[in-house]
Amino acid sequence: MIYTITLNPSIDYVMEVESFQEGTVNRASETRYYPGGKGINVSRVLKRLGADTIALGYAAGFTGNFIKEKLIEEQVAVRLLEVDGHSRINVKLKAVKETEINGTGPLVDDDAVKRLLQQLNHLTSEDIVVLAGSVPGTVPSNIYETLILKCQEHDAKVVLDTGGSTLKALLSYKPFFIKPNHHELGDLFSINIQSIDDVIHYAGKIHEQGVQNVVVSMAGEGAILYTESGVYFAKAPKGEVRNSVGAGDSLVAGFLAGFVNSNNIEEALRYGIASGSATAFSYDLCQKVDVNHLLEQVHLEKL
Ligand SMILES: Nc1ncnc2c1ncn2[C@@H]1O[C@H](COP(=O)(O)OP(=O)(O)OP(=O)(O)O)[C@@H](O)[C@H]1O
Ligand SMILES: O=P(O)(O)OC[C@@]1(O)O[C@H](CO)[C@@H](O)[C@@H]1O
Repeated sequence: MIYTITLNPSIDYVMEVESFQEGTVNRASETRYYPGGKGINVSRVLKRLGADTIALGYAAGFTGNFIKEKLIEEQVAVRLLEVDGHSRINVKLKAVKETEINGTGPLVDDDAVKRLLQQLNHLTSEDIVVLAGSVPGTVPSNIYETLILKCQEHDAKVVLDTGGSTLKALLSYKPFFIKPNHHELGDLFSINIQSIDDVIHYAGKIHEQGVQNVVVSMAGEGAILYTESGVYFAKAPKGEVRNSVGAGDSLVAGFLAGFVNSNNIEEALRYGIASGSATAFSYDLCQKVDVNHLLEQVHLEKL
């Protein structure tokens, strides 16, 4: 089973505005709503790709109900715990440039953390747990450490998709798989990534610290995988980009679905890239048919 944990799920409210102007009334030409948050996106894509997944985390209020209802409609197994307040609404403004305003979230107290830990009591070494997204300010700041230790107590594999100081502090726990983008990789070392050689060099440093699979995504350029059997470059297919929100989460989901199906890390990377790009070319997250279609256009190069 692949569990995802989203501490701060959202409704992603996409607003398309022909030409956005600050300080005045803008009218949207189109609006769309989706259940969001990084782990939720990973579960939605896993389900579409036919992998077994359960979405864990917190939901609150009418926005939380919307998130749960949409997941149930899509037949994603959902075990979000109820907390007080309201799940956040994240605004994704699409004008000439894309701007995101992510909301705050509900209060998650120590009791809510205990309840989440209890849900992990039955993990086994067959399970994978994806910890994805930012840690909201209301949550104890060591929650990812606590969750990772719980997973490791049960020998479950840990996947981390978060950035900044949170990711940096967690590398010493040697997760099975991380997926920073090239900016996040640079942030980890307080440098600016300028080239593929830089990506390989710094991904290598993380791998040396014991992270088994380091995938560094580079949007339309594809991704680098640094793993035990070597370093791979996967070029992303070309297409018309409709939405980049969730492309990284789709890469994570595709990678895991590919890994679970084939137990082959190269296949996992190809499937991940096809999934990321299929989402970038869709309004919502990718569908399996589009992923399979793009798969033949993803070529790996061993460097
Ligand atoms: N413009 C694009 N053209 C083709 N594929 C893309 C494009 N943008 C993203 N992708 C696909 O999605 C993958 C992940 O993209 P990206 O590096 O932007 O992740 P991210 O920064 O984590 O994304 P996000 O935070 O928006 O979900 C890429 O490796 C690629 O396969
Ligand atoms: O605020 P966080 O947790 O860092 O990111 C949340 C978010 O931007 O990430 C997803 C895309 O990756 C969206 O569905 C969601 O709105």
